[in-house]
Amino acid sequence: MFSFFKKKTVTPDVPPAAPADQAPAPAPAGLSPSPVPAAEAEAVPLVFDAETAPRPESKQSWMGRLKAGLSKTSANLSLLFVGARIDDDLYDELEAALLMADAGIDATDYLLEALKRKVKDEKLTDAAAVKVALKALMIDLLRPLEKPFVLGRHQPTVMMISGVNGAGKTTTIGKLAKHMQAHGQSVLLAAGDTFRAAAREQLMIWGQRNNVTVISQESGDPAAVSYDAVQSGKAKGTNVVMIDTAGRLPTQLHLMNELQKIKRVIAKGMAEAPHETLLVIDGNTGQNALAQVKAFDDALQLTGLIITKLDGTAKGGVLAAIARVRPVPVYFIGIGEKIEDLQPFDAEEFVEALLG
Ligand SMILES: Nc1nc2c(ncn2[C@@H]2O[C@H](COP(=O)(O)OP(=O)(O)OP(=O)(O)O)[C@@H](O)[C@H]2O)c(=O)[nH]1
Repeated sequence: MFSFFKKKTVTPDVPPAAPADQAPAPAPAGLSPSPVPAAEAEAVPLVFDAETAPRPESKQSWMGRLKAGLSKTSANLSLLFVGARIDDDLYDELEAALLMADAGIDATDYLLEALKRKVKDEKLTDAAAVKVALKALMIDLLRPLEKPFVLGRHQPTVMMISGVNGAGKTTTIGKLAKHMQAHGQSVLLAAGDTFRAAAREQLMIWGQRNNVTVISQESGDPAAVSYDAVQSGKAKGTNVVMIDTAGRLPTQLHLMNELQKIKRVIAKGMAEAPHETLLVIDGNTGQNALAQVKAFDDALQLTGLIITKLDGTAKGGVLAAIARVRPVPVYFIGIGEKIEDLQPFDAEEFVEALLG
């Protein structure tokens, strides 16, 4: 099966043997055995990064669709440089195009100043060379957001996934679970969206179809569901526990407090967990995405972002804003609903799609 997972030599944070407090214990009632017993699981760690990304033919179609998704911005930016003179008008138009692309004031000012300096230092006189210089600056700006996603340092690796309503949390969890399973990783999901019965059911049905155990509770407390999931993951020797949470707006303070509580309770179930605290962002959200990153990071100390729906009307510049203002790593970007539509973030590839 297509996947971007790869085994790599990475020094684990923990010794391979399970610590005493993680020794197998009886599974909670009502839970079926893990679909892939730990003993059969592939040796870890497994790494998701741009290097392990798809085979060339898949990569081409991925790039084509990423380019198509970001075509609005790339058309605007590229046109600026066609036969242009390097003068204040060009910089003014570039400023407007970057702001239109959702890069925000901070990143736009930063890029413009850096570009002007580069043009002067390198005595660039040709518009095409200025575009190349802008590309290089953008790659430098976005590269700190690249970070490989590693599994296997913890048993289980506990991931908590949050975001506003409809950002793509559940869909992304499904895609990641399939990639992980394809590499022998046993996965357990916690249906932490206890508000919407439909969300819970959606995850349960998905779990049944895909042979993934889903922990769910009819009434209630998402922190309790998450705790149960971690306990169950420890007891069964599951490789990965993913905790889905209900969508919420950063302005809903009681719901943001609830997320903090879920995180605290997970830590009670396993020291140092959650190991990954992820925010899923809809790439079409524009500058509001930055507000989401700030608010969720303040509340949860995020370890990573996943940006979905870059196949829609997304402009892409918001990654520059995130890189400048709140550089939380971007583990994955998504351009559709199929499993191969989720890929590790690669700054160079992204800028290539954005600037052509
Ligand atoms: N075009 C496109 N659609 C996507 C992508 N990722 C998710 N979706 C769609 O976005 C919609 C919402 O996705 P969900 O996974 O249900 O979002 P959620 O964040 O779990 O939603 P709530 O549980 O309501 O908070 C679904 O119709 C998905 O199929 C993507 O990368 N591209």
